[in-house]
Amino acid sequence: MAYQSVFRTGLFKGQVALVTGGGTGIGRCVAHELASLGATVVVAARRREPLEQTCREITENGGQAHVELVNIRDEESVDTLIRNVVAKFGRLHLLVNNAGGQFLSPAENISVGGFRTVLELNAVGTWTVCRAAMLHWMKEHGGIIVNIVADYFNGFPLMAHTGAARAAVDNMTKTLCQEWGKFGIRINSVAPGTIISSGMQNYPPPVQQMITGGFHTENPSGRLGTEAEVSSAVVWLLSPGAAYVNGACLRVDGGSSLSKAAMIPHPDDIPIKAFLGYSDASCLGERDIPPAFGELLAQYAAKKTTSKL
Ligand SMILES: CCCCCCCCCCC/C=C/C(=O)SCCNC(=O)CCNC(=O)[C@H](O)C(C)(C)COP(=O)(O)OP(=O)(O)OC[C@H]1O[C@@H](n2cnc3c(N)ncnc32)[C@H](O)[C@@H]1OP(=O)(O)O
Ligand SMILES: NC(=O)C1=CN([C@@H]2O[C@H](COP(=O)(O)OP(=O)(O)OC[C@H]3O[C@@H](n4cnc5c(N)ncnc54)[C@H](OP(=O)(O)O)[C@@H]3O)[C@@H](O)[C@H]2O)C=CC1
Repeated sequence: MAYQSVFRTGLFKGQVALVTGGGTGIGRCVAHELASLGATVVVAARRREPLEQTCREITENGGQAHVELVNIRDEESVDTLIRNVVAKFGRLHLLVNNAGGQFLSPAENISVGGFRTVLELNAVGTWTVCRAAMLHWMKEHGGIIVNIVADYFNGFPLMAHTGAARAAVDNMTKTLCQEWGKFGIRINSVAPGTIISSGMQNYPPPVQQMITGGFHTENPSGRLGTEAEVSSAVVWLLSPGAAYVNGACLRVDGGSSLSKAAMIPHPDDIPIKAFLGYSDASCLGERDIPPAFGELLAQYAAKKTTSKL
């Protein structure tokens, strides 16, 4: 009798996956992973150009990808997105709610409007997409959802709004797991720590310097995370191998959520080897990652590691 691993070529063949924010960063990497495992991927966000570029990359790799425009803060736009996906592809098996973000600010400087904006984008936006996917497809046919949150555990200094929003999404995920299991919907969240991604472009250069500087030494893994490390967690949660994982929040943060205080300093070697996803290291920093972070990735790719794995 031959045992067959769940991780095989064509794992998601015939399945349709929707990735919000799929044109850039973590979403782009998730889209690549799913397409290379056989899914037909729909990438959706506000800006057409990054979505089309990701689509071209996937198609050139032999995968199938399509672009849809959406603003997840607009209920009608989300409704149209889900209806379009179902009309074009006749199904929607997998949903990754990755679109989101915030701005950096001490809590005392966040206006009510600013707080509301971040809650509406991340919490209400994610809910709007979940709800539309459930109503227009998953209630009748089931489906699998992964929501991207953040390391909000123990609070989120300088990001009070997003900490609140991501906690809301995690809690909503746990509720939907219990309410929507009867529809055959499985739903989990992934909480990335600080990840080298296009998202870092949103922070001013001095903040980028702080993050690329000593910041990572406070992480038990001694470094920042990569897009591919978040994507692989998302893909696992979407896979049949995670069929009994429901309502969970998977932390992909190198252990940072366990302590926000300085940890034991690390030697020059990186103790835990990075997974970079793309086989050609030259494509890591080329597109949308700020140069200082690209350099850090190149170091991760080249650096000696004490890990045997
Ligand atoms: C000191 C070093 C500390 C280091 C700590 C580093 C920690 C790193 C951890 C990283 C973890 C997370 C990473 C990521 O998420 S990666 C990033 C992903 N992408 C983004 O975050 C970008 C997303 N941002 C946006 O899309 C927009 O900025 C946003 C939606 C948030 C707002 O856009 P919008 O166009 O709607 O905004 P408006 O201009 O209409 O403003 C609405 C209200 O919000 C207030 N606002 C907006 N920007 C700011 C700002 N930069 N500072 C303060 N307030 C802001 C604005 O004033 C409006 O409020 P009012 O209605 O009161 O006027
Ligand atoms: N990088 C990190 O360290 C961490 C990231 N995260 C979260 O992971 C997710 C991906 O971030 P990352 O890849 O790093 O950064 P990006 O900024 O590259 O990704 C954010 C994506 O969301 C899309 N988006 C933003 N607002 C909307 C909207 N209103 N409607 C539709 N799409 C929208 C953007 O596309 P467009 O502008 O074209 O609409 C973009 O593709 C985000 O939710 C982020 O907050 C969480 C923890 C850590």
